Amino acid sequence: MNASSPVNRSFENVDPATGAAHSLVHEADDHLVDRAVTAARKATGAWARTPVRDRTAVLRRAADLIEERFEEFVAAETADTGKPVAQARDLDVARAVANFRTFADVVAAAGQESFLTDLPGGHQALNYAVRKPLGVVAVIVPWNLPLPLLTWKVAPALACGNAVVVKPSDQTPGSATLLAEVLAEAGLPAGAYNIVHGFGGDSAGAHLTAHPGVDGVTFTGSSATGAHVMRTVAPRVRPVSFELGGKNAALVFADADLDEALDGLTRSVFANTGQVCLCTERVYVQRSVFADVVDGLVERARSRRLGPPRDEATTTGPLISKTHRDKVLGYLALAEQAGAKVLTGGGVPRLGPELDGGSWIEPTLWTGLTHADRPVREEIFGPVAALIPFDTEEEAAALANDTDYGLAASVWTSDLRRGHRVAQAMNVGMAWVNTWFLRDLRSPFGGVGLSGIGREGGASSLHFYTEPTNVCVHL
Ligand SMILES: NC(=O)C1=CN([C@@H]2O[C@H](COP(=O)(O)OP(=O)(O)OC[C@H]3O[C@@H](n4cnc5c(N)ncnc54)[C@H](O)[C@@H]3O)[C@@H](O)[C@H]2O)C=CC1
Ligand SMILES: O=C(O)/C=C/C=C(\O)C(=O)O
Repeated sequence: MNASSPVNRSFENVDPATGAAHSLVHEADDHLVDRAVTAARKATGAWARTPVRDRTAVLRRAADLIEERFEEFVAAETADTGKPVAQARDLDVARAVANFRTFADVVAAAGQESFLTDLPGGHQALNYAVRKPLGVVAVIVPWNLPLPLLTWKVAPALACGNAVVVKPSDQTPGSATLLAEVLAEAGLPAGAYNIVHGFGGDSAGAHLTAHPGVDGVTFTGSSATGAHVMRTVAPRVRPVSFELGGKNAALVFADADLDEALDGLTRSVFANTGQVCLCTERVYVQRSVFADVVDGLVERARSRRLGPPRDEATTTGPLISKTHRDKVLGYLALAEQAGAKVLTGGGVPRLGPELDGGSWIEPTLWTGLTHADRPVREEIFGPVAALIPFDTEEEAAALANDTDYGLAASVWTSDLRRGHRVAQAMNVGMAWVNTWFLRDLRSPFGGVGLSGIGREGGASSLHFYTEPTNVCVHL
């Protein structure tokens, strides 16, 4: 709920836990975006020529400085998103540190592709590919995990020698701004990291993606906006990397360790108030344990503790905004119209005068929905899930794959052969067995279908943020 002002082109940043504005943010117009891209362009050459050991030293120093200012980052992330401080510490800020260290390691260890080619007459040719940075990379990120998603892109882009212009969500500008201070102190040259604050369409986001000086765009956000960005970039044929929405399934087999599965499901449905692209919104359960899983998950949902984000005991924060809550409430209404049984939740909680102005919602679970119903087909992005029974492994896999999205899935079983088999059958970018959101940052991350284009992580990031020039030498 940010109100823009045409006079001073600034907008209010609202604390979603209370609904109160806590800061005023400058909105970049097309001139400021142009200055940012120009500054980035100027920085590219020298930064690209900086030896890898010096570039990676800047990243490592940035990681150390984030650790030194850890609680400032936690406070910024909590104020902007309303997420509990415990989560901001353990997931968000810790992950930012890990992103910088991992990509420093990955780039320092990267080799080059080479092939020795046999030619007629006993001759040979040596092919080797030299990887060069793209140049100026536009980084557009959403509000749900602001710092982890920003640094997931900025760290490899900088490590590869690019300059970046970042456009955080208008709802979560704080940590990207703090990161600018950290990167400057870490020794990053001026112009290599630039921020433009503002909105998407007809604002900083649109100006940035349309700018002719941008050499590549990396975007995380909704599938609809991803498609829009792709259309904007298409006439200039620039590389894009898109990590978009999901409608992720969990498959619980009767042979699973049910306590472990229930703990995992609780995290995967309710973490970050369901606002992670990887969150589970469809839970398929083998019929013989359906009642047990329903009861166990309802009990765990009811024990989620909604409360002030700065209270260490809070486990569930608000949604990001009233607008987003209206969207989620719309799906709650659709589910009831479709005949869903609301097992728990289903509305807006009352948390007292301090918090009732915030965008809170109750963790909600349904049974009785089918694949014909929109709450089972469309990304809701809230603390909600539909539980649906199945009989056979084939049926479970078919149900899980019956979606236009293809981001993540989790399989819960004690039969590891089945775990491998079903995980491999999932039409997704990431499939977990007996866990969820367990990340090795060197592994490929991304989705298929409406869930995105391309992969980032480890070598995949190096491939996106660089272009190879293959040199062929006749020996
Ligand atoms: N990774 C995911 O799965 C995410 C999904 N969502 C879903 O998307 C819905 C809408 O949320 P939004 O914050 O509006 O997501 P969004 O995808 O529209 O916004 C993400 C980022 O893109 C920017 N943006 C928006 N329009 C743009 C344009 N035309 N050109 C360039 N940049 C643009 C935004 O300012 C923001 O920084 C949510 O209700 C949620 O369901 C939201 C965030 C992340
Ligand atoms: O990179 C990760 O581990 C998680 C990424 C999550 C998103 O991209 C998202 O929630 O949008």
